Amino acid sequence: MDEGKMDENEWGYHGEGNKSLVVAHAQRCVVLRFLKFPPNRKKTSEEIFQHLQNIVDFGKNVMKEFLGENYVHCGEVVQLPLEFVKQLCLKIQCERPESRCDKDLDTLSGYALCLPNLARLQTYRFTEHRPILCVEIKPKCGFIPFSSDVTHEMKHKVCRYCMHQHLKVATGKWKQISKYCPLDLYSGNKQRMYFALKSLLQEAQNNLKIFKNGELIYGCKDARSPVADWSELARHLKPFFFPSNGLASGPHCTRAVIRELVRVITRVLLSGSDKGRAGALRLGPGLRGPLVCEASPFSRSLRCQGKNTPERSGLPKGCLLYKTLQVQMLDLLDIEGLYPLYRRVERYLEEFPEERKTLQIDGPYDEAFYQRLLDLSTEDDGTVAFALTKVQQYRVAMTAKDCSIMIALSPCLQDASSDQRPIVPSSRSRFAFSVSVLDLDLKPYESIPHQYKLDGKIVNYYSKTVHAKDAAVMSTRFKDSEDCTLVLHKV
Ligand SMILES: O=P(O)(O)O[C@@H]1[C@@H](OP(=O)(O)O)[C@H](OP(=O)(O)O)[C@H](O)[C@H](OP(=O)(O)O)[C@H]1OP(=O)(O)O
Ligand SMILES: Nc1ncnc2c1ncn2[C@@H]1O[C@H](COP(=O)(O)OP(=O)(O)OP(=O)(O)O)[C@@H](O)[C@H]1O
Repeated sequence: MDEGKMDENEWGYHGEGNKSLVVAHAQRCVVLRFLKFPPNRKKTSEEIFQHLQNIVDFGKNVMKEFLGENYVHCGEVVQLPLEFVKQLCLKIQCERPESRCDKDLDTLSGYALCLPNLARLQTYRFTEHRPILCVEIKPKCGFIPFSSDVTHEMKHKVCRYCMHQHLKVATGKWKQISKYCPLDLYSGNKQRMYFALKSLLQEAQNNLKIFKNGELIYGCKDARSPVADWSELARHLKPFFFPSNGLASGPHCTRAVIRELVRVITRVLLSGSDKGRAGALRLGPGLRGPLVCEASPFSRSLRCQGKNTPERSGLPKGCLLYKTLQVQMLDLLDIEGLYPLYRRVERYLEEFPEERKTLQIDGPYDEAFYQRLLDLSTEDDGTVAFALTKVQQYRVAMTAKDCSIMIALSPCLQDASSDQRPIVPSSRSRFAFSVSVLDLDLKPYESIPHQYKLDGKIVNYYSKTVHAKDAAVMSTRFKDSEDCTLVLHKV
């Protein structure tokens, strides 16, 4: 990229989260990722450069090690002309969802990250103008805490995502409770994964987006977004899954297309060819909470029928979901066990503020930082060193609980030889695919007190409000007989 010759007209709004905004190049397969800040909290250019460089270093030295070379794209920090950034900011403003406009794009530093556009990632060695379908999933935390420091009994039964849903709906963030449960997606059991993916398609919230040729065709901006339209989605997807087939439109076609999509995504999620330095984290089978969340509609519906939920079939060790889950499980103590250790580090820093650098609280995220993360002991010897290791592991775990997985699918000819590209078949077509992970920014040390408070709020709200009304919720949730018939689908 020639940073000297930047033209805002070549870039378009692509998407944003809470902390960054992404624009994509119209022709080339790259994006620029800018930081966002609340209007009154501007940072210096030097701070922003350091923040972005930390993101790159953390990706290279930590996440690539844990998740594998092929899944992680670190990008590089680029310096852009300020006039270009200002014009770009003006150009895209009208496309930003209102709910995200509480923060402004950083137009003062001129720094951004330049990354491959994972929504258009070429699965072919040579750039070909083939259509690309991309599914982005933010799977969230896939396990129930196993720490003995957990005081709320409910946290041993119901996963954080399912509990949090109720608070989110109560506060108006989303309109309705999703049937998605991360434990189903991470189960490795095809039926449970199928149910999880279909639930994401029903209620995407910020956990699912679908792009066609880099354009968002399915997703939800906020609680005001219109209800998901599966027939419209099927219209987009039909040429991918039924290329030469005269499948008539209508509900039958919609169901067939959605089924194919979910099957292909399940297969891709279970695939794993990445070698990397996998297995750096060996969290033994003792470190596991329950494998089923009591609030998952899938397991509840089976229980209603007097059947047992199929547990984890076990995710294949090379797949990204398995590796992500391992990193999430670096949260060995749960926020309840971690918070007193955070306080210990805080007290130390109050006394010796100059030590913040030595403790690598704000980086550098180098090899030494990575090596310390591998110490999985939970025996507290009362030292600051122990507390610090657990705090850093917690931050890394929280990062893995909030990252997204991008799956890019590109149709290939029936007779094309695979020449090293991974291929996933569907009933009527075949796809070359790539899997990547994004949003791997290390969670800040300062967010720990917020996590502690939020955790209490989520559990208390769920326990008081929802669990008390459990019977009523059960009866409304399962009026829809689809939950039960789903189990009968062959996947
Ligand atoms: O706390 P959670 O689980 O609600 O996660 C936050 C996300 O909310 P979600 O529940 O996924 O809708 C939240 O996503 P949204 O802004 O709601 O799309 C952010 O990802 C936030 O991370 P950060 O503070 O921007 O680094 C996330 O905060 P962290 O907890 O990861 O710091
Ligand atoms: N390299 C990329 N290629 C294509 N799209 C991307 C890329 N990076 C980010 N995006 C898109 O931009 C959106 C916002 O990016 P990202 O999730 O990194 O933002 P964030 O503000 O850090 O998120 P969060 O709200 O979780 O803190 C993503 O959901 C994704 O759709």
